[in-house]
Amino acid sequence: MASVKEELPVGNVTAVPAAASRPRAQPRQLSDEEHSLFARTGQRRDVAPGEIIFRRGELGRSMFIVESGQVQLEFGDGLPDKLIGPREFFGELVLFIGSHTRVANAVALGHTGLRIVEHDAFERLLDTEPRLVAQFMRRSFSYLVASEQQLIQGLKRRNEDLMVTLDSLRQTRTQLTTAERLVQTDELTGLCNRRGLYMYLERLHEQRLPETVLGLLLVDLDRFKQINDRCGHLIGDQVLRAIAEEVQSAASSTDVPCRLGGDEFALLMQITGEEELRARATQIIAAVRALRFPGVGDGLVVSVSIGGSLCVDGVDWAVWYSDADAALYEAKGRGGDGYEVSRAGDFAAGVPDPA
Ligand SMILES: Nc1nc2c(ncn2[C@@H]2O[C@H](COP(=O)(O)OP(=O)(O)OP(=O)(O)O)[C@@H](O)[C@H]2O)c(=O)[nH]1
Repeated sequence: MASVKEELPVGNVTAVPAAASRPRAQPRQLSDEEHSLFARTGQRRDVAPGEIIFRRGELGRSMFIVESGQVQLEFGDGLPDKLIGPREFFGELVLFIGSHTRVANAVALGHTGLRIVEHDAFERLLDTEPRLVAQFMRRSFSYLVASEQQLIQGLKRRNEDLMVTLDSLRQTRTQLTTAERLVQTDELTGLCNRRGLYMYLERLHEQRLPETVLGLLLVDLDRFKQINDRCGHLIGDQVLRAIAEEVQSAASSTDVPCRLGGDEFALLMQITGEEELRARATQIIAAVRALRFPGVGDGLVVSVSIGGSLCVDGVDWAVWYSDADAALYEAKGRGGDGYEVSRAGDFAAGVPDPA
């Protein structure tokens, strides 16, 4: 086929006004003249409801005009379907560019009468009816361009919607992370709380350093009730925050310092052995003893008791806790300001020298 452009009698085509150079959708229905032209040229075919006229991906060589009934064009990929009714046409691109891969499935919705215009017949019309063919092609092109623009607008809108959805998903994720962090954090001291410790324990196997043992220290303030009674709850809170800082200072990056509640703190550590467990307990006791609270009455001095244990891998947290708690009980019984280490029910006391 000679190129359509060469064969089009441009002079016969009604000039498009400058203001209308932006493509406007033309009615997809054929004019009376066009319709009778194609009716003379095309073959009639009746299709049953649900019959597939062509499939997406097939090569086509003919255009279809709906004479009665309705055809649905299914583009897939989330694009909207299109309905083609009486006097409307579809699959026309093959007439202009020879053979063309169909971009949609065409399915008859009910009993449908079609007029089929083959590529060769259309080529002959270019010679015999150039004015009508040119009019038809112009209508077709402007319809195609308008459809493309509509599609681009739709995709743009979808893209914008997606960006908004993505944004709100990101926000929700940040909120969830914040909420998760808050739920695991002790409000007063900023340390991990009991829930946070349990969550850490659940993931502990992923975090184990080679050639270390787990050690647990339970740290409890001595006579804290008296401090509250004497100095007030605000000072009591200040003392709790100061103890939290010392427990935190004794922790390395793989340890979990936490406040279990009230005046009880815990430090779960990955250490080399009992010597290190004792060293950390000594460090905390000495640091707490050295704490001063300027402006508080007659010079407040505080101390802690610590119970420590080496944890046996594979044994429940409750066992670790109860071993360390038994040691803590012993340390308290000795008057506080010192530590005990539990070794299978045996206690080895340690009272650091006053600083
Ligand atoms: N200021 C303050 N006090 C708290 C907080 N949580 C618990 N307490 C107080 O901590 C005190 C703990 O008292 P006890 O369990 O009797 O312990 P203790 O007085 O330290 O006695 P020993 O442990 O035997 O030395 C109670 O008076 C609680 O009211 C808190 O968040 N802030």
